[in-house]
Amino acid sequence: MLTFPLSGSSSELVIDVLTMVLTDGKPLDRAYSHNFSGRQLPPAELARITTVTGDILRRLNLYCELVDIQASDIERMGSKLLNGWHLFHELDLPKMEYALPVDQDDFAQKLAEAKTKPALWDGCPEWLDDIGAAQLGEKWPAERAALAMPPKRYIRANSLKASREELKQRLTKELVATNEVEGVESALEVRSDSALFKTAAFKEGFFEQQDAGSQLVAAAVDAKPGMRVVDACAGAGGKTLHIAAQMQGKGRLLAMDVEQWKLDNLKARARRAGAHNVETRIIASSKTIKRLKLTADRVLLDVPCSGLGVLKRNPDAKWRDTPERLPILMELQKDILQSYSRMVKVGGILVYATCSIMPDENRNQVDAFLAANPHFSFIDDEEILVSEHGFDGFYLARMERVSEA
Ligand SMILES: C[S@@+](CC[C@H](N)C(=O)[O-])C[C@H]1O[C@@H](n2cnc3c(N)ncnc32)[C@H](O)[C@@H]1O
Repeated sequence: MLTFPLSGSSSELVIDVLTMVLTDGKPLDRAYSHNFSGRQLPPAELARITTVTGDILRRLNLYCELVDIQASDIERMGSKLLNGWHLFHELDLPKMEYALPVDQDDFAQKLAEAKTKPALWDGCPEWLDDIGAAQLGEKWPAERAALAMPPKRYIRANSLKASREELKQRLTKELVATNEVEGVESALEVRSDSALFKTAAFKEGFFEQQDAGSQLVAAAVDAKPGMRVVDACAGAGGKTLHIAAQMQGKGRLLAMDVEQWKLDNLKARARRAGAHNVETRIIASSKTIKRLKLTADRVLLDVPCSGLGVLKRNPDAKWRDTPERLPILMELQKDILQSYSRMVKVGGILVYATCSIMPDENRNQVDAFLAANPHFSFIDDEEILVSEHGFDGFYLARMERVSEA
């Protein structure tokens, strides 16, 4: 965490970001860009601000409890929260202009009580704790604790431009310190607080920011040069670009989504990455899928999901989401699996993936699909748990189409 307190102005910036997220309901990344744009903050200070903001959001209920405020009062009471955060981390208090004090005896008593409540200690809302316990049983407490930890920064070497070793050397010259990630051959962990997106290596497409767990998902697609591959829920293309690199620019890679603006982002990223075999297509109706029936060697379905595996990176979702969303998402996942699997040709491979750690979105969906579709056979699956690797949590399953129907 921090070794010295935030400045008064940085503390106020944290409060502004938190207010946007918790009062106005804005996603964290948008609140950051809104509050940071036009300011010339040094990268190290920016990193300290995002470290504190992220940590507060990961354990918001705990910090609010310790200083006896409601999250909805953040605009008025944010200075008290910031003071409490510094006390919790045994730092001197920040020098804010108008700051509400924290009663230290009261704080100490609440801290002792909080230590006896593991879900509160891990910053877990009650609804999520109930789902996690029901879905993961005895594995849940370790996952819950891991989701309260700060995420690491990972990048993927773009093999269309450079090997991981070449990228590492290039970044060292740009004063970015990295380590190779064991078990994920394309991944580097970034160890310095560098402004990654300002490096020449980024501008020239040598790497993409991508969690190491996400890199494992795209690696499982195992696309080969010359294949026909469909990434049917491509979004802004995190995994598409990785697949393009596997294909060495040869063959046809179709990136699809229901949101055009995401595909537009993808196109710009593909240009930077030198991924020339990527074509984008909006899914306007079920006809878009039907036309591709039995054509693809690989189909990746990185379906919309609860995102409960990536909460350490997107902690704001914990305070915006509700348990009612889960069954709606599961229905959509089931429909996408059933309908989009038609694009896989005989002998081709379907990869189903989520950034969730909940079996109902993962293995249970796959089992139900296989029971209803005997023309697909199960190859293997992998549960990337947050507590095991320190990566974000993901799930992937691979299935082969063995006959037309
Ligand atoms: C988990 S995200 C994909 C992330 C992306 N693959 C990546 O690696 O960056 C799921 C995507 O599915 C898209 N989506 C939602 N409903 C869909 C549908 N019915 N068909 C296809 N894509 C859909 C969303 O717009 C979103 O971009």
